[in-house]
Amino acid sequence: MSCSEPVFRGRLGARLVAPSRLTEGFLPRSPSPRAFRLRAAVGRPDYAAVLAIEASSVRKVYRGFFRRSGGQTALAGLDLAIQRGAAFGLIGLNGAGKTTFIKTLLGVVRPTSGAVRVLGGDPEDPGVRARIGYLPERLFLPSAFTPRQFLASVARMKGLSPGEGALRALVERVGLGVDSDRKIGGFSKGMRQRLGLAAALLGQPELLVLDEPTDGVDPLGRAEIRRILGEERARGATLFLNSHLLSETERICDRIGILAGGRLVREGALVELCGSETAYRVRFADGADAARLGALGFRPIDGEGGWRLEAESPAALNEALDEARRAGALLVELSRDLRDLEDVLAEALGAGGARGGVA
Ligand SMILES: Nc1ncnc2c1ncn2[C@@H]1O[C@H](COP(=O)(O)OP(=O)(O)OP(=O)(O)O)[C@@H](O)[C@H]1O
Repeated sequence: MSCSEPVFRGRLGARLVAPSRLTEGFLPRSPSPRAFRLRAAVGRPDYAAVLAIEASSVRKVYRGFFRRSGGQTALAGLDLAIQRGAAFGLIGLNGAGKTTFIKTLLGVVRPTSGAVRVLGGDPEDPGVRARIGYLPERLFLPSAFTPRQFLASVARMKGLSPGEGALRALVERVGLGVDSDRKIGGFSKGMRQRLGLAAALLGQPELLVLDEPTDGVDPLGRAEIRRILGEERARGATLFLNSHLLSETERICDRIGILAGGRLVREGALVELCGSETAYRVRFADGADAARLGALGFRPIDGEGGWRLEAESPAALNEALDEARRAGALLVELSRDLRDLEDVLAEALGAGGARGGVA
């Protein structure tokens, strides 16, 4: 996101970026950031064209069968806008409302109040649902089927008719090629997860909603899944991911939302949430003059052998690096100084999030 793009804030401070390059010519010209309200924008055709997910003041209260009690509030006024093509990760503690929100996106749960729009339409519209690929947290797979038989049955339900070759390619794409003739009943958790992903990928959906996509998958499998999700994004799909594996979320997503007590308490680009625009980690080859580096503003990172540098601009960064090189230091590594998502989550929850649902 370039700094020159206008950024607006919704009711809860959720960042809403008017995607100038995508929308030039048909978004309203320069609305006042102060006057801007997500609620007003939800459902408007100009925003629908660029947003994959729009949620405005969404509340969900689960009521008991006989409605004797006040019910359990799972979502307590959630505002969110996710651009098409983004990779968005929703994180939060148990009971924060993540699954409930996913269910509203899929049209499985109807909000008690507020509005949700997906791919510019109503989540309950079968035409919208057909454009979404979903990997649920808990997979129910028919034990007696082979992967291809299962995918063929899912394809039929989605109204798709991929050929045998396409199904074989999909099974291979998720790393189940050698197991393609085995019955699913004998599959490990990670293998079942891969198959669930393959089912979500059927029909090249515009939006992929993934609930714990790498749960139970081994480290190499996770890397494969990340690669596949990268490919999906490259073809234009939007990713919406819910995961407790924060390191995975960091690696897959470029925007993060933190949910607590049914509300979004933080939302933004990963780099905004986890790092400063001006802090860098630097590593030099052995033998660099530590005193000289210190004089140039590099601060040693305790016990890691690296250095931290604050630089206001890319020009200032390069100037400091040039000076260091002139002093004989050889640069071997440079990256932004980012905090773990875990720290960001802890800070956000400390700052105002209830642990779970709202009573
Ligand atoms: N069908 C239901 N009936 C009553 N309460 C429910 C129902 N589904 C969820 N809840 C409640 O709504 C709140 C949010 O639950 P939800 O499953 O959406 O959270 P979550 O963030 O997905 O949690 P987890 O990370 O543990 O999966 C919780 O208090 C939960 O007990």
